[in-house]
Amino acid sequence: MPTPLIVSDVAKSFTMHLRGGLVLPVVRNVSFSVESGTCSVLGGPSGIGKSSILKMLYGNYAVDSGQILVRHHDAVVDLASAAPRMVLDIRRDTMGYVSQFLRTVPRVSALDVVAQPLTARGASVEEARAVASDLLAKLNLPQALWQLPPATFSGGEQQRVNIARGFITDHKILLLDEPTASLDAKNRAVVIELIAAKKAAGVAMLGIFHDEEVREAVADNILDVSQFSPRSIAA
Ligand SMILES: Nc1ncnc2c1ncn2[C@@H]1O[C@H](COP(=O)(O)OP(=O)(O)OP(=O)(O)O)[C@@H](O)[C@H]1O
Repeated sequence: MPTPLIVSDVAKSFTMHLRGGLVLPVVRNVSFSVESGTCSVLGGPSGIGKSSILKMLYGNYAVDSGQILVRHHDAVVDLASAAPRMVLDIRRDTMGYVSQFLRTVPRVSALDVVAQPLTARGASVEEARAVASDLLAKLNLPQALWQLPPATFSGGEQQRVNIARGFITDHKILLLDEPTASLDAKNRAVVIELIAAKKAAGVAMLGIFHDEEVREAVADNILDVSQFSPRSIAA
């Protein structure tokens, strides 16, 4: 099976416009690939650029240079230079992202927040809600909460809604930004199971996991982001 995600020589810096245009280089020469049925984990100290890499891969941060090659349907697309419409297409059909925090939408129930990625891909509302219910039950979200908008949920409850929303599709690439940060041991174990199921289904995953136990359980390989840091050469 062709490699679903190849990152080639990517560099990123932030320009601080309110600080006289000060340029902060974050990463450079970022090159790696993620194979189907595996989970790679971004490692390295705080502030080294792990989240920035995930955000670039999802198209939330622009890159300064380099390519992010995504296998999308039967083509290979460079997400780094793709038009916004193509980025949205890739997000709908190919690449999912579980962020650390849920962005809540007023008045939309937790069940529909989770079901939405499936309806966006053409599933009926009933069908999508049935799959969403299964996932929320698996993640032990009390059924009394399913019809409520998640804005007032606890951190761990919101994170479980976010995980269910990220895992509901059959996207071939999944980016995971600390999906277990606010979870208890029981629900961390559920997430480990969900990741194992995605591996079995051939999904290519890339994540950040600060919890050592979870990292040990899911990582097929660890990419040390320090090697991409301009600071490591200066040090
Ligand atoms: N939007 C932004 N604007 C300016 N600087 C940023 C921005 N996002 C990240 N940075 C800077 O880029 C560097 C890398 O941050 P990033 O969040 O990617 O690190 P990280 O390895 O994920 O850290 P942690 O493990 O603490 O979450 C930091 O110095 C951070 O201050």
